[in-house]
Amino acid sequence: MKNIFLIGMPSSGKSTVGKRMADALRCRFVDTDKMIVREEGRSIADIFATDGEAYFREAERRVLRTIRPGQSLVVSTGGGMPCFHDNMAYINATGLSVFLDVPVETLVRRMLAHNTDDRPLYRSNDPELLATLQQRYQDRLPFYRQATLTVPGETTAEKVLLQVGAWL
Ligand SMILES: Nc1ncnc2c1ncn2[C@@H]1O[C@H](COP(=O)(O)OP(=O)(O)O)[C@@H](O)[C@H]1O
Ligand SMILES: O=C(O)C1=C[C@@H](OP(=O)(O)O)[C@@H](O)[C@H](O)C1
Ligand SMILES: [Mg+2]
Repeated sequence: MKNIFLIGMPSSGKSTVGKRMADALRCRFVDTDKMIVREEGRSIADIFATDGEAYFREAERRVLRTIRPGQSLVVSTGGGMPCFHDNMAYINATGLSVFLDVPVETLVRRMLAHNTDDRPLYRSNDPELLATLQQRYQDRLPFYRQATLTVPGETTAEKVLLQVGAWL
């Protein structure tokens, strides 16, 4: 089977939906953030605090390139991954890309409901969180739009699988 890459904004559900899809398809699930944490032996917050974003983006680039075509993986990416280096081209050359296009208001609601300390770029106590995410969404859309499939709205694994199944 082709690899399936989930891309989209933080809190769009890539990690949650990706795991459920892999279970339903009985294939292997990887989360690029977890790959980086394992490789580095420290949290994403620690990586950002100690070595900065550019270092993290380089780690993202490196772990993405360990994924090869035809590995039957469901891959949940980090929200920024498609927007750096030529990662989006690599993703599209290596599998089927699916953009989880969740409304920004929903992202904020989810971030406020859950602790966001593991997302150093977004703070639930930021009074400008909605504006920050709206701006980031606009900046990232040109990359996200390069996905082969877009699933709009509040996503479930079933909804994504239906669209992926129809496409495959
Ligand atoms: N389909 C969904 N409906 C409601 N809440 C969701 C859904 N998917 C994810 N969440 C919640 O949103 C938060 C972020 O999900 P996560 O999978 O970590 O997103 P991402 O990997 O895209 O940042 C988690 O607390 C998760 O429980
Ligand atoms: O939007 C981003 O730039 C980031 C999103 C995070 O992943 P999720 O999208 O899974 O939250 C994680 O990679 C890192 O904190 C940076
Ligand atoms: Mg995630």
